[in-house]
Amino acid sequence: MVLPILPLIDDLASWNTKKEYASLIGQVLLDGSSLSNDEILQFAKKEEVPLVALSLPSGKFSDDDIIAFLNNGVSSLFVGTQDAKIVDHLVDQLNVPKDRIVVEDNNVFYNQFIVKQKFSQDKIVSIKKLSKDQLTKEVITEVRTDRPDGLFTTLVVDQYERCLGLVYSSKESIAKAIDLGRGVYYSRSRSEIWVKGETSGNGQKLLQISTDCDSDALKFIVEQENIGFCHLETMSCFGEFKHGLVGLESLLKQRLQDAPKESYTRRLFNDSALLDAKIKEEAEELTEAKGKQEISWEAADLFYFALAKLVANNVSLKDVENNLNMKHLKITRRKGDAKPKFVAQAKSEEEESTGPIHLDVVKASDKAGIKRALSRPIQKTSEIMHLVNPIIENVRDKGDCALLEYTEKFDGVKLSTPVLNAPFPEEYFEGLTEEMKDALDLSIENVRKFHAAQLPSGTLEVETQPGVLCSRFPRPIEKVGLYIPGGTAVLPSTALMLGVPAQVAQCKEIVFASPPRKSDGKVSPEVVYVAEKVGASKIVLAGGAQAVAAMAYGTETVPKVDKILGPGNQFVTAAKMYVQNDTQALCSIDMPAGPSEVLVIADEDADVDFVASDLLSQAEHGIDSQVILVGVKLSEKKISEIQDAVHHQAMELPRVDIVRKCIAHSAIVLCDGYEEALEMSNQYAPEHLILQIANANDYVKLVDNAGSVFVGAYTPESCGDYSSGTNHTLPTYGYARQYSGANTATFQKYITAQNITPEGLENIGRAVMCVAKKEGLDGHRNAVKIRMSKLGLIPDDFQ
Ligand SMILES: NC(=O)c1ccc[n+]([C@@H]2O[C@H](COP(=O)([O-])OP(=O)(O)OC[C@H]3O[C@@H](n4cnc5c(N)ncnc54)[C@H](O)[C@@H]3O)[C@@H](O)[C@H]2O)c1
Ligand SMILES: N[C@H](CO)Cc1c[nH]c[nH+]1
Ligand SMILES: [Zn+2]
Repeated sequence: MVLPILPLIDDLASWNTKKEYASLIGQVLLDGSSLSNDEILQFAKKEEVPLVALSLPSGKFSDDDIIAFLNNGVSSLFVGTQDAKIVDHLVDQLNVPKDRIVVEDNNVFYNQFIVKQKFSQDKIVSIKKLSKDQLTKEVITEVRTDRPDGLFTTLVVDQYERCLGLVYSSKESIAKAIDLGRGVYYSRSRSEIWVKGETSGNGQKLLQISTDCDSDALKFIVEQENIGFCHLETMSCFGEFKHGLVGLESLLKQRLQDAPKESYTRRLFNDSALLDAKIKEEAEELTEAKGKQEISWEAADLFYFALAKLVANNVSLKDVENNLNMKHLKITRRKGDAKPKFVAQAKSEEEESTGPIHLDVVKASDKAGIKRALSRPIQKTSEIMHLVNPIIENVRDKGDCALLEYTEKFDGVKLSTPVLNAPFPEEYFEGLTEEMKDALDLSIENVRKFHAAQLPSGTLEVETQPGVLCSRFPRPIEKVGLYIPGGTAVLPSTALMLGVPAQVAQCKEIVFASPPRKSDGKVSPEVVYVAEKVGASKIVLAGGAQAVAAMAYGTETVPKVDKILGPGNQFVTAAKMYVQNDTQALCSIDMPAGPSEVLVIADEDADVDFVASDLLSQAEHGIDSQVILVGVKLSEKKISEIQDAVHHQAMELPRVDIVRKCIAHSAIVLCDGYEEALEMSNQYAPEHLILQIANANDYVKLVDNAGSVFVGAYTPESCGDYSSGTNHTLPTYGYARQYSGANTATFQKYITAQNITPEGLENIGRAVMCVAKKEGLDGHRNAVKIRMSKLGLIPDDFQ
């Protein structure tokens, strides 16, 4: 930025009448000898001028005054050469950086703070004298062109310095732009001055004009109005600014206008207490986050809610940037210690991470307490959508290239191809033990037996009326994409839970997708072993939303599938939701399968160690998991024994930190009878229900909502996770009310058929015609009438 002229503010009244155009220069020099301390401070804080310099008359201001000016937005101090001692004092005593001091030498001011390093005295013009004409003259004198048409290349950017487009200016258009304070250029196609927005309505408020380093291009900083800058009705000539913080800010501003009443964003805008609570929650989660992915994730959440607060209060990101700039200019800063209450909190959190692992206890009669205890930790799918959408769109549009880029970004692995084709190379099985093969084989066989038994025995046929034969028969879904999670834990068990039923259902193509390992870019040999066993054609070496998008839309190497199945983290779930709703993808999904959960019903005779181990087996899945113990007539002693067992077993687990966080939002619910306990469970609709009660089998008939049930003391949930034969891909978050877990039918669709004889047509034809007539669909009616007439089943004049 090279600045042609520096307005000297020696009179605030003149500034107020001229600031519309005087501020276009983007810098001012406050005259320290004419202005009072208050006037200087008010100006620097409130007027939105990027560079505010101050001339220091000798002896007028104390050291404290000078520090206050520099801390409140004054960017540089102009001092005369005769005041060399002042320079030393400022640098040595007040710690003012040298590059913020502008020194005069023979009528030229030198400094490195502004880009132009020399600034001649005659370019400093009193605001009282500065006219629009003079300003125009200065800009035109400063800018150069080597174009034959004499026009000046002009870059147009918005207030966040994002490029809107490239245009041209003439001397006249510059004069008009300064005169109107609007974006005005020269149209080469129409050979005339072009007041932007005059016909389109997409005008611009002009905020600042500057030139580049060698003065052969202008930059106009503008505030773009309405749709955008480009004649194609996009924000810029290079497309929309969808992403980043500024993109999110515009989206939230839009939502403030049009978000539906029942939407989450509207709730946030209307409920400031909720918004503040979310900001605190996200700030806390950011403090706990570890590693690049988690920290960026939590920081993104915090930015989102902070932006929502800005938008709700009509504060712009630009205001925040201005504030940051001002703070950056401060020469004395706060010591930076945290407030005492946060220091205390941090300590007690440390104590919490080593203290007893304890479940809250709540009585069934305490309705409010039960509501609290049984509500799952919040899922953030809607918030994740804005992170996931660009990933999906990029993979859809750019295929393998985008897929490989995301794998490098999120999984830290640079691959040359995203797909491993069957037969899978030997080296991918390295490290697989015989014991592991046997374990996987046993599990695969049990899952196969149970899922093969689910195949329908043949075509279902029903003669609804004599001569009307209806039938229904299954067909496999041709191509299925199976997502095998691999972020925090490798799950070959999920590979077999999805792969085996797909094979049993005879899907024609089975494609696996799983994130590659950071260490060598491969997937675990156990997953490859299962892929081979179930006849998968490919393994897509990718995870997250990008893997889902690749399978939904297809890429150069990944085949497009008809259905995507499998659990995953929130990115995976959000991406599955997206592609399911996109008719262009033509892809269905299995179910919303989120963080694992279990509800155990136990009575006084239950083994406390068994109960505790079942709760912990699901608690170790993730910090979002939830485990609930519903106790039937439990004594105080029994409750305390269970709490002890939970604590002691948990402390021995390698994932104790995860368990501790899960238990913090889990609970023991106390009921007075078995029926009441089952009612409680049906209301919660758990992914897994374990019955550790006397005569457990007798109570299965009372189960209305659950993903999978584990009956009796010797049926731990882990057996269902791996080897018993039932499927472990199950609905969570209460979706067991309406969804089944994965099963053979999940990989099939049903087709119905009917075969009608003349006798059948006689039996139902009149009914069809009657209802079609009522619906005003005469074509439907005719299709029956023509046939019945030819068969002589209705008179020729039948109406
Ligand atoms: N309900 C069920 O049936 C069931 C079964 C097994 C597992 N699960 C659940 O599945 C989940 C598995 O999650 P996971 O994380 O371990 O593995 P994952 O494979 O689902 O996710 C890992 C991928 O997430 C993506 N990712 C990570 N950070 C990202 C970011 N900041 N932006 C965009 N993408 C990012 C990366 O691409 C990475 O490959 C767990 O919550 C587990 O409880 C559920
Ligand atoms: N319990 C999980 C489903 O909620 C599945 C699983 C895989 N490995 C271990 N457990
Ligand atoms: Zn499990």
